[in-house]
Amino acid sequence: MKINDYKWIEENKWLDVVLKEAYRQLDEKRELCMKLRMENIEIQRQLWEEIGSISIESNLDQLVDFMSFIDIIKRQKRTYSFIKKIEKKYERIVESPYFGRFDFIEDGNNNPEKYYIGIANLINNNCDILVYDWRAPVSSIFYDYEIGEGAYNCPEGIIKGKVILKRQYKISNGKLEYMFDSNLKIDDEILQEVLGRSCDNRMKTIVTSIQREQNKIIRNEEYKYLIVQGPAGSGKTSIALHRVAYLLYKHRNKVSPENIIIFSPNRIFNDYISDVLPQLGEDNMIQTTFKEYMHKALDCELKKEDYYDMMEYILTSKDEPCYQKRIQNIKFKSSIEFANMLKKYAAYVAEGEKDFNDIYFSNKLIISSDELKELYYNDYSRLSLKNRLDKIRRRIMFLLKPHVEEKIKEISGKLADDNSGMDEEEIMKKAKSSIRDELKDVHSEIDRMTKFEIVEIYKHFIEKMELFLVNKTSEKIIDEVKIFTMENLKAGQLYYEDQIPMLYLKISLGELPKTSDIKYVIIDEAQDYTPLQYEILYQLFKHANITMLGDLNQAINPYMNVGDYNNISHLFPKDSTCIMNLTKSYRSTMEIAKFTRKILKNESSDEFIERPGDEPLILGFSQEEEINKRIIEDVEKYKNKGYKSIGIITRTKKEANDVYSRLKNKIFVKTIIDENEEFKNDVVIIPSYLAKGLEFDVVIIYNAGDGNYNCEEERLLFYTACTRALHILCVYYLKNSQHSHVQKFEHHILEKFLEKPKMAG
Ligand SMILES: Nc1ncnc2c1ncn2[C@@H]1O[C@H](COP(=O)(O)OP(=O)(O)OP(=O)(O)O)[C@@H](O)[C@H]1O
Repeated sequence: MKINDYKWIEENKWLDVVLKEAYRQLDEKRELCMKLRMENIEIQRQLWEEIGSISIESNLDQLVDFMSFIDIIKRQKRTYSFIKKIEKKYERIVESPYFGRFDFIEDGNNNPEKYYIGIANLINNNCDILVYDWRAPVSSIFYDYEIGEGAYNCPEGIIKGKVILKRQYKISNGKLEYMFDSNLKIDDEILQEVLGRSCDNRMKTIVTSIQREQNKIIRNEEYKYLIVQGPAGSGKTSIALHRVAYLLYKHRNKVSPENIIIFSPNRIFNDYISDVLPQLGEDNMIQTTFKEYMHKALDCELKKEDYYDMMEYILTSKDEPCYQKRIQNIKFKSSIEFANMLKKYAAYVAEGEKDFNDIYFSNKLIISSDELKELYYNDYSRLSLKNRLDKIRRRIMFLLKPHVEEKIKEISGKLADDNSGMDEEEIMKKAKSSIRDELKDVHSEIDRMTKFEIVEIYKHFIEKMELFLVNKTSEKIIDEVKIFTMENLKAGQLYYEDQIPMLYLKISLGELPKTSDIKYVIIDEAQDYTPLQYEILYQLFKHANITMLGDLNQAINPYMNVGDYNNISHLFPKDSTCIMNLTKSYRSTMEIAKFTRKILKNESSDEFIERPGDEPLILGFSQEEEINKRIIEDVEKYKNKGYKSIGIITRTKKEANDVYSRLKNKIFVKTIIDENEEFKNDVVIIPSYLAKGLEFDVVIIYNAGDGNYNCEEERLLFYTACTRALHILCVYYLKNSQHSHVQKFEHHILEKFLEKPKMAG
């Protein structure tokens, strides 16, 4: 529908009204900030004049006065930062107060109501709502309905009615740039405009163009556990972050950012997504990675391998003598069979026989083995193993203490009677030292009975593994796994695949860390967690709502992943769990999307956004030097075309370092090879497994030649790397024969996965 001049004038008039109110409120906040600043300066001046400096010689009154000044300053600071945050929100509002409108006639009502939707509510002094926050219940209509019947859910129940107009706006710097009416869903113009842009450093909000299927997930509160499966670029991470913003808005009196935790693949990714919530006027939630959490919890002396070092090993060490043993170890430790064995073992340790002895001190019985058994098997039986043992230890110590004191008293009395010439202090020292050896023996017996040493427990499990076997088919490999694991543990090495079971044992037998403050857990890249990791997360966050978002086709680690969501369905009760599917990809152009779909083994019916672009460029080179030369030209070419981010994706970290050393003096380029590095999205060289979750305007796959991505296990890694591209995808490869032809190779790249998959090992 064409917007005529009258409508354009009307809309501009309304924008003026809204902006006037927004500026009034912004000025109010600015004045308040200024006032708070002045008050702060005044209080600091008073502090200086009335107290001046303070030192240890200052008297108590001075200290008390000083502390009350400090309290006032702290309070002022808190209020100031609160108001400053609101001021920032209004600054964003005056830039672009709303992006959408719909007119709605509620059933039983004759008059249509206009609803303008923006990033935040704007309410004037008469309590008229000029703009509705996109998260308000009624705003849902904007995302869910076209012209015609519509409804929304609110605390009063379902409100039904008719949508008679839907309009979208582009307002920048407070000016209406364009607007259009749409009978259709939010698609086409705004979406195309958003997706066609060049991407810079950080992820952006998608509030103006959230799609219906995405909105359903963002606002879902029906189910405690949500599993979201969606293809590459379908908006899973965006949804996760908008869901957090929604929850913070909806439950603002009960939920704050500290009550929400997001598990993401690495720190780079955390950095990459860290702008979205602030853009929406919210503070970031707790961001962590499973590894970070695990390494903190496993505070043992063993050298803990990093997840990405394991990935690098899997990809680069195929020729090493122990490679197959290690892979076998990873596969087995990530299997459901192994998880079941661990569960059986945990139950066995918790319920099994415990070897208790009588405790004597100075020939007196402190506590008998029967009494200890009574405590362990009856009185404390409901507690976890660690808590039971801790309590028993405390009980023995409590009973032992008066006996020790009495003995010391007895010996020191004797020493004093002996008239040895020693003073009281010396007598005491001597008395204590005379019982030291006996006490040491008692303590070591108490230690033996009550110690909770997770490494020892894990070793014990490995040594006895065969007793807990569920499936006899694993019998053959169990000895090899056992020897391999024990050798590494003895050498002080804790492989990543051993850390997860160790953490599981620690959590199920030990003390569960306090996580009751966490009300919502978000797990992004959910495909990369093993069933055992889900057991851990489930136990840790039993009271929380958990949203898991992933793509089974992007399992970058062929041996360590969820496999299928059925593998974890037993954890989550059916009636409180929902699996939701996203079916459309937004990131890449049609041509790139079509190409990447072909890499997958299974035909997919998922759709992609109709955004035309260049065909992916697949080029063979006979020497690596030529690839480097080509990349130097590409970087210049694509930068001149206005693309801001270029990702040169190598298969491994080793390759990334090699490429960097060849390019660093020729173009401005950075490497991201460590997950703790800051994400600067200009021209970067990055290993495939670290690029997951990220996106670039231009992706150059450094070398997809025969040596790289050449086995079935690397198909999904290759797919994940290629799907990082928004606008341009170049796949370069070293060709083995001079006669290779570009077209042939394109065929070959795809065929190598489709026709003759080679299985590693
Ligand atoms: N409704 C939308 N409107 C505009 N852009 C969108 C929308 N949904 C997704 N996008 C864009 O598509 C791209 C991919 O989104 P996102 O990274 O959230 O997808 P993903 O499913 O997590 O991807 P992957 O699994 O491949 O890492 C981003 O640039 C995002 O801004």
